[in-house]
Amino acid sequence: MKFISTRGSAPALSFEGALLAALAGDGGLFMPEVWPQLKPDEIAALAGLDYADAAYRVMRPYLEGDPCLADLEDVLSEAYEGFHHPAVAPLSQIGPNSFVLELFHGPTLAFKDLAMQVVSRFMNRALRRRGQRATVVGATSGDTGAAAIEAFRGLDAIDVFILHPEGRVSDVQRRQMTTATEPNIHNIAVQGTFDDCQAIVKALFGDQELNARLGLTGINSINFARILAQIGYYFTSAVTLGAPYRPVAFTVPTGNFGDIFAGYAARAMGLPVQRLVIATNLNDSLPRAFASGTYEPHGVIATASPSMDIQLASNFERLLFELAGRDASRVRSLMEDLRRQGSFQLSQGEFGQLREIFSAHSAGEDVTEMTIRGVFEETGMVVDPHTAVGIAASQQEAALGTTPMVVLSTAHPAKFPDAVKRAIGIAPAQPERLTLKLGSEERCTVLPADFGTVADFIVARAASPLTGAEA
Ligand SMILES: Cc1ncc(COP(=O)(O)O)c(C=O)c1O
Ligand SMILES: N[C@@H](CCOP(=O)(O)O)C(=O)O
Repeated sequence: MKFISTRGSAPALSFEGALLAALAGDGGLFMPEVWPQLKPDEIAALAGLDYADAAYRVMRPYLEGDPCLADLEDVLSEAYEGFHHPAVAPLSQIGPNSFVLELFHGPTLAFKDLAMQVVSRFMNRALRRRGQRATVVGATSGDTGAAAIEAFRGLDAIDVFILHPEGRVSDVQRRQMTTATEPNIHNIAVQGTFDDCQAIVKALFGDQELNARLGLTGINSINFARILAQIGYYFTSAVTLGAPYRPVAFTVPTGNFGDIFAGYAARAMGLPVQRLVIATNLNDSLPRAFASGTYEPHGVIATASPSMDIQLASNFERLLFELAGRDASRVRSLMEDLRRQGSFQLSQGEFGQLREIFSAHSAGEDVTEMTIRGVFEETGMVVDPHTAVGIAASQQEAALGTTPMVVLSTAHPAKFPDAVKRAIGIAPAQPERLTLKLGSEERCTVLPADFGTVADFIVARAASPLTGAEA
């Protein structure tokens, strides 16, 4: 399997190459050259498997012929052995035909752990194989950073630089990142928004000299390996609810469009997904695009679901590639419109296809709070504000007959105690694994949202990417 760029002018790479490069050399995102197919009997056979075994069967076709394939089994069993639920990603029922997929049983209590624990292990092994060091740069609105720091802390061959928007993540999220004591971990609080952080990270990749000098790699969902490791739970949850013999719908709290794109990938691989519902908070560039066919991100609005305070949904580019029939020149032209005029217009055909598979709804702050309260009163379950945005969106979706609706629960409520307390009057219990991990002394450097300043900071602190032998 080769991985090709959505913008068409970077060379195709193997899985390992795309894993370490993260972003394609032409600024595009890597995509598998074809979607591997799982036949109905192969999907049915996932029922009852351990999560790691099911994920192995879903991921394996993407790694055929790649050196990472030999690592896959061990990587998955190690990645999920530390999860705090035997099912890894269990389903709970919250209403007739309405389910919540709990993706917060990993070490940092957010869905990012399901992929980050896998990606860090693949990267570490690939670098060892190649005798190289690397510098991870990542942008976070709170959860990716914590998951990456947890997954990479203490690794000898990898320096990690995480950019978060200053004052725009919850206290728990910030402390999860800034109280790490390992010398390979560096936190930067950027005086701006998540979109600023992500733009700086992409610009770092675009600087060829810096990229080569530091051996840059990325752990955001712009890295296809992140998406790949997020496809598994769509299959396991759907099979539990009757797939491949019964279709399933998913509602996905959405920011950077990575998680829901993994749902699209599952569908493209043969999973009967009847509908994918995009749920956003007030940062509603995607629901607006669904109404008008024009994608026009505005400035980021701070909300009680800060991890989704994102306007520029990077992975939407992957979907555009699909909607455009994999025509990279069309993607380049839409991305150029976005860069020049701050918006682009989908064609009739692209818009029609989009609406055939997806719908999109946004939830305001009051609705989010009322949803946390409503779910608590009706079921006794305490959900976090991101999950509440998802549940609210699923309630706006037209009835889908007998098709079960699965809402992805992307974070544990203990990460957002203030928002939860405002809604239900009590703070969520803090799991022991969180309490034990939060140190007291915080290490973080505040920098302006300026590419040059951030690049200089990273250059000054990153170790040379060359090996001892090469140096
Ligand atoms: C808790 C939580 N929910 C939802 C999202 C949205 O996921 P995505 O960016 O993959 O759309 C994020 C981060 O992006 C998150 O941290
Ligand atoms: N919500 C994310 C933002 C980055 O998303 P990613 O999935 O592209 O890494 C966060 O919490 O950091």
